[in-house]
Amino acid sequence: MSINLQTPIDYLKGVGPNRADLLRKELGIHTYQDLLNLFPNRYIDRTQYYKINQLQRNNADVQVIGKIIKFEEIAQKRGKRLVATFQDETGTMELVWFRGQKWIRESLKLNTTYVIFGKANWFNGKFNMPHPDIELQKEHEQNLRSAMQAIYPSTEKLSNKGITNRVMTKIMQQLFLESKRKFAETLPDNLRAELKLISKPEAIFNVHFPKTPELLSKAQFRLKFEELFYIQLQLILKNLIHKSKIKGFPFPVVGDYFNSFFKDHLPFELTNAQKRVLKEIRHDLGSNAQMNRLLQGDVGSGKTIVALMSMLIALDNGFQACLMAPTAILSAQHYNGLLELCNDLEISIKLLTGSSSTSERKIIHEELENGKLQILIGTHALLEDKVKFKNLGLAIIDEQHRFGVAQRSKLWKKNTSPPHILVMTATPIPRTLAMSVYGDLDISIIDELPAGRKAIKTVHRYDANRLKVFKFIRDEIAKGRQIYIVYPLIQESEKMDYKDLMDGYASIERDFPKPKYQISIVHGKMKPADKDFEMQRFIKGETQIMVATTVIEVGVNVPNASVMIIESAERFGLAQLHQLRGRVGRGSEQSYCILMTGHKLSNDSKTRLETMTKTSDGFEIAEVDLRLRGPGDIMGTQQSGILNLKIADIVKDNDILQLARFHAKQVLSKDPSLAAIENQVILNTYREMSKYRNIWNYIS
Ligand SMILES: Nc1ncnc2c1ncn2[C@@H]1O[C@H](COP(=O)(O)OP(=O)(O)OP(=O)(O)O)[C@@H](O)[C@H]1O
Repeated sequence: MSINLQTPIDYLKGVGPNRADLLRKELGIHTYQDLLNLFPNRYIDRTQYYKINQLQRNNADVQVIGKIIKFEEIAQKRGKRLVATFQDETGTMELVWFRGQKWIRESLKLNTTYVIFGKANWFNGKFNMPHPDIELQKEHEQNLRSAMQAIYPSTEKLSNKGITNRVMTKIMQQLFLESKRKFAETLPDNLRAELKLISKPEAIFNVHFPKTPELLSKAQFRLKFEELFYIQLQLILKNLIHKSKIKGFPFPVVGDYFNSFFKDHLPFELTNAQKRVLKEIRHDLGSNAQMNRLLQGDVGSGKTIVALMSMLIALDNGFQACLMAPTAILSAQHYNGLLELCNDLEISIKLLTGSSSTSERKIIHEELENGKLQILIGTHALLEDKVKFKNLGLAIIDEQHRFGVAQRSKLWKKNTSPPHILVMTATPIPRTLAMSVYGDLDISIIDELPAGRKAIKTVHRYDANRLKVFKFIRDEIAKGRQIYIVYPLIQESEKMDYKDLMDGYASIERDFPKPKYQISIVHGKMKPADKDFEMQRFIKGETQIMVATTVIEVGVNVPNASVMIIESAERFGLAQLHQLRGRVGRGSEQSYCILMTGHKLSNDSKTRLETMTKTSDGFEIAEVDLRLRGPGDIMGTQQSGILNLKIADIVKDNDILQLARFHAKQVLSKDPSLAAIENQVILNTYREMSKYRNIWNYIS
């Protein structure tokens, strides 16, 4: 019989109340299961020993054989520290304890051979090792089960609180002893046989106590596969359940609005990618299921027209549609853009933002409820309770990152049945991450830019070359082009940044004097109406230079703007730089992006700048970004749960992820309710995991 892995950690012999508390608080380990899932973050060879004269500063994971020749208690600010002089035939070093001195002093003997293990620090002209793992040499040799010793995360940090790596290893050994290694299998035999995966008990043992490097890598592979398999299974199941349970409004008709727009109003030929995506959307809208689709398209790839044409299908079927954007500027831009595109189509479109007046709101509320208003565009003001639709059929969300899952579901409740949802994002999400985080959404990708676009020339220039850059700006303005100059405005240092922006603005005004040059400025501290006014002046071409903060980051569309200057470019993340660059190159003219920095640059900044000058492929940039920052940062806190992966690594284990997704899909396509005998293992494991929410508690 297998043991109950939900037993609280306090019951494990050798843990005790203090350690149990530490394990809970510091490592989130509450149960035997949690402990088993504390996977080592590295392994070291415990048959290799250093001599004291071979030590290097800050040598982590060193082992030395020697004897304690002296103990000393040294008074310090608070209490005392115990220092032992440790000697081998090549020299001496110190072992230091800041707590537990009495017990340590009593349990260690002078002139007896020990093996010490830990991190060697260089301090006051000597090497020392604080809170070492220490064993009698004889015991060490007996205990040595394999050359590879697991090193657990955080034990270095916790060693002064009594949880050294040795303690952790002992606790783990005890767990294996008590459980007699009888862990239930969690993957079906047929899948294991097909993929040559070792059994669960073998995998779990070898990941903690690897017998050979080969077994270790087999164990890691099996456990990573399992972790990713169940996450994918969960996401795909959610999607299947969603599709079968939640009925969407079928939009069977493609009628006059769509057709007359397509025939008479389309200002350009759609790209093949736009056509393909529209087909996917039309297919969803025509089926009985509720659409839940993510539309990914690189900056400037033409998502807006796809959004509009999808809304026209809703209108053709007698439903209302809405489009929600993250900022007032963007909402206004969408609004003006759609008004222009729908020019004489006789569609009623209105804009609702935080700054809409009470009287405007009143009309909007009324017309929404009586169905007169067909398309509503706006910011999160759309989510207010007072905003009630007569029959909302399609909700489009631009830039999902800024809204998050909770808001997505709020839109759902705007109708008796949930409307179809289309989430648009211009921030390319690496495929791996999209698959893991948005597995519950179907994904469409516009992976082609409209014809005739010229690649944006991107260069990196040091501040010292500013005069040359200004000359370049003058030349471009003389050709009739417009320029963006963007300053960072990052929360923590807002005051400083604001000053930089204003100083920058003043110096640009000096170099580009009126009346020859007209300059707009837009930043977050301005009133929405003022921002809008300045934006409009730039859009209309009344000003040639737009000095701004990142408020213009997403979506702003001024095709005549051909130069993007980014000040202090080293302070921006890659995704942001890519977004900002996407504000130019939207027309047919050659466009440029100039990244300005000082000379002092960190390695990460250099990589970011090099990536930007080398490529304009949003997906490639996103992959580099993912490597530099890790997934949590990229997705923001809402989705950071993906970091809860216990053993797999979303970046490095991409191949295993693909494999896991393929098999999860295959299992569910043959047996969606997991009723087959061979899938009972999956069903039970899945239920067990959902019950204790241990690997996917990140899913909302
Ligand atoms: N098929 C096409 N042919 C030519 N121009 C197009 C095509 N599709 C879109 N455009 C134009 O390309 C520009 C960018 O389109 P749009 O604003 O929809 O991009 P986007 O995908 O929303 O990008 P971003 O996320 O950067 O705003 C617009 O000026 C639009 O009119």
